[in-house]
Amino acid sequence: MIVAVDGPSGAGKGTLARRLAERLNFAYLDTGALYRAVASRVLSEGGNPADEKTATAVARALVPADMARADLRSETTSQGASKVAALIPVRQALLDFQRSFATLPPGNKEGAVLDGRDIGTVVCPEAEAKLFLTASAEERARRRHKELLDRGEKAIYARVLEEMRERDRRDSERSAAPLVAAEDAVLLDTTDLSIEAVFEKALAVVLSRMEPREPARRT
Ligand SMILES: Nc1ncnc2c1ncn2[C@@H]1O[C@H](COP(=O)(O)OP(=O)(O)O)[C@@H](O)[C@H]1O
Ligand SMILES: Nc1ccn([C@@H]2O[C@H](COP(=O)(O)OP(=O)(O)O)[C@@H](O)[C@H]2O)c(=O)n1
Repeated sequence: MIVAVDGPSGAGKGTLARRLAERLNFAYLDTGALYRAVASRVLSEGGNPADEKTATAVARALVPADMARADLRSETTSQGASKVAALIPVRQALLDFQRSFATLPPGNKEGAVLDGRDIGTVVCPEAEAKLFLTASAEERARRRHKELLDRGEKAIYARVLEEMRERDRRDSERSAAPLVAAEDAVLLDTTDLSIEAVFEKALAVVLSRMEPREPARRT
C-alpha cells in the first residue's frame, strides 16, 4: 500500500508521515530530502542551484550519504532545493528511486509513506491513500520559526514568513510537477489542529483505504 502526503512547507507533512509509517509499520521516505541533498551539494561545490547542467549532474550522482549533509535543513538549502526542484531533468533523475521505494519498500514492509509536493500527482498517482495538508502561511511560518529557535538558531518571524511565501510561490508556479492537490486527495487544513488530531484524521483515511483482510475462518 502507498500513502502519499503532499502540501506546502510547514503544513506538518513530515511529522504526520513519520507517525503514520511508525503506526502502520510502513517504510517512510522524505522526498524533500532528495532535492535538499542536490541543492546542498551544488552549493558546497560553489555552483548555482538554478543551473540545469550542474544540478542534473549532481542529481544523477546522488548517494545516500548526501541525504545526511549537515546543512540539509538550512534556509539557504531550502531555497536552493526549490530552485533545483523546478528543473525537469533533476526531477526525472530522482523519479525512479522514489517509485521503487514506494512499490518495493525497503525492509520488506507492506507499504510506504512518502511525503513531498507531487507524490499523489506524479510519483505515485496510483497511491491508495492521498492526503494533502494545508495551513495558513502565518501558522506555517510560526511553526517553522519555533522550530528554528528550538534548534538554537537565530530567526526573525517576518523573515521566515517571507521566505516561506517565496518558496510556496516558486513551488506552485513552476511548470514541472507544481504543488497542487491530486483530484482524489483528502484535504486536511491543519491550522487549528493539534499534531495528534491531524494524525487521528489521517489514520482514519488510510485505514478506510486498506484492503479488507480475509475474515478469520472458524475451524
Ligand atoms: N498540527 C500541528 N500543530 C502544531 N505544530 C505542528 C503541527 N504539525 C507539525 N507541527 C510542527 O511544525 C513544524 C513543521 O512540521 P513538519 O512536519 O516538518 O512540516 P512539513 O514537513 O510540512 O514542512 C515542526 O516543528 C512540527 O513539530
Ligand atoms: N516531492 C517533492 C519534495 C520536495 N520538493 C522541493 O524541495 C523543497 C524542499 O522540500 P521539503 O519537503 O524538504 O520542505 P519542507 O516542507 O520541509 O519545508 C520544496 O520547497 C520543493 O521545491 C519537490 O519539488 N517535490
